[in-house]
Order: sequence, then structure tokens, then C-alpha cells
Amino acid sequence: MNASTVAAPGQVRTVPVLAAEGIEKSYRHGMWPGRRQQVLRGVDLALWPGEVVGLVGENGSGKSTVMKILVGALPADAGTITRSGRMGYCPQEPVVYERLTCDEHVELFARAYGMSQEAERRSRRELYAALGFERYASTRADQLSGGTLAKLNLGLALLPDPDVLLLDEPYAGFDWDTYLKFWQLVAQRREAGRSVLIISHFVADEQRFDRLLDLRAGKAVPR
Ligand SMILES: Nc1ncnc2c1ncn2[C@@H]1O[C@H](COP(=O)(O)OP(=O)(O)OP(=O)(O)O)[C@@H](O)[C@H]1O
Repeated sequence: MNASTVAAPGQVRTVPVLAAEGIEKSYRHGMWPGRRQQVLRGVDLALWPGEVVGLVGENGSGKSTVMKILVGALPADAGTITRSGRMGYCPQEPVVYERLTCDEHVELFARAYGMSQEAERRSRRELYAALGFERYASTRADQLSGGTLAKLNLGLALLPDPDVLLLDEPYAGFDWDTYLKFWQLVAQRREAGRSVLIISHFVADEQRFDRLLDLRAGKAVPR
């Protein structure tokens, strides 16, 4: 697959914001060099502007491994990744600092992203409102519930308005109201031409996705 020439279904001459071709990955287990577990056996996928795609697979099928390779947090054994936009990544386990409040996290991440104070203020207001956790603005991370921590995790990935948002099991800890808010947010991003890749071991609402891929036997198979 060539990221610059392949057209999305129904689209002509668009460039994917993220493309993976022939991704392979194995992990070594134990001390013996021969004991390797081949997890990915040639994963191909492309994410187009304005698309919401689901990558679905059973526990242990390699979803988080794909995600980490896509964001560059883990090297692949073989294959290529092409990225053409700003990436936002929301890992399965929130990476936060226990002693910092939600507001302090936003400040820290906004500075790391190089955002202006005005952009930070606007983005913070929008995210707190969209996910409904403004009342926890001054609460330390170690005092947040699991669901609110998941909202902070998602909010921090969304802060710089990335072209591509990669979410690893994003709604596992959400209550129903937050689940619906989450999908509103995803729909807004799609309308704005942003792309979202969601990985999960289950998909309850297939119609909310533009496409689904099943991760099976180390490959991503269109459903
Ligand atoms: N760092 C590692 N070292 C060795 N094996 C690993 C490592 N990370 C993952 N694995 C193995 O690779 C396989 C795929 O793991 P991965 O976490 O990518 O799957 P997953 O589909 O995200 O699973 P889950 O749905 O349970 O989160 C599993 O068998 C796991 O034990």
C-alpha cells in the first residue's frame, strides 16, 4: 500500500493521516532466544481525514501493541508507519501525576504542546464542559475516581486538537452519560475533518463507526 496514492472508499486522491503497512512484532519470553511470541504478522491499516475507525480484537490479540507502534512508543520488527498530521494518544492506563490537580495537568501538558495561554484557556473550558468534569478542576489526580481519571486522560490527549486521535479502550470506565458525551465529542471531531482510531475488545454501537477492522491472527481484517 502506498499512502500517497491509495484512495479511501468513496474518496479520490486523499492522503491518509496515518498509514501502517506490513507491521510485524514479536515479544521474547524468558531467557531462551527461541522463545518468541509472534503477535503481529503484517498489519496494514490507513486512517483517512474525518474517519472514525474501530480496531477490535479479543484480549491479548495485540491491539495495544498496534497502538504503541502507531504512536512510536514501541518499535516494530518490520513494516512502515506514515504519519501526516498531529497525533493525540490516550493510553489504556492513564499516565498522570498523582499530586497534580486536573488544572495543573492541563497547564503542564499545554506547555509541553507549546500552546498559547489563550488556546489553553479555550481548550480547557471546552473539554471540561464536553466531558463534564469542571468540578474536579482543583482535585488532585490521586483523589479522582477511575472514570474521572479516564476523562482527564482523554482530555489531555484532546487538548491540542490533534488531527488524529488514537484511543486505547477509551470508554471502559465511563458511565452512560459520559459514554454519550464521548460519542458527541467524536462526532464533532469527525465533522471538523479530524480522525479517530478507537481500539477495544468489544463494540456495542457499530453504527457510530465509519469502519471496523478485526485484529485476528496478527492481521487487521476489514469487517
Ligand atoms: N512487553 C511485553 N513483553 C512480552 N509480551 C508482551 C508484552 N506486551 C504484550 N505482550 C503479549 O503480547 C500479546 C498482545 O498483547 P496486547 O497488550 O497488545 O493485547 P491487547 O489486544 O491489547 O490485549 P487486551 O485486550 O487484554 O488489552 C499478549 O499475549 C501479551 O501477553
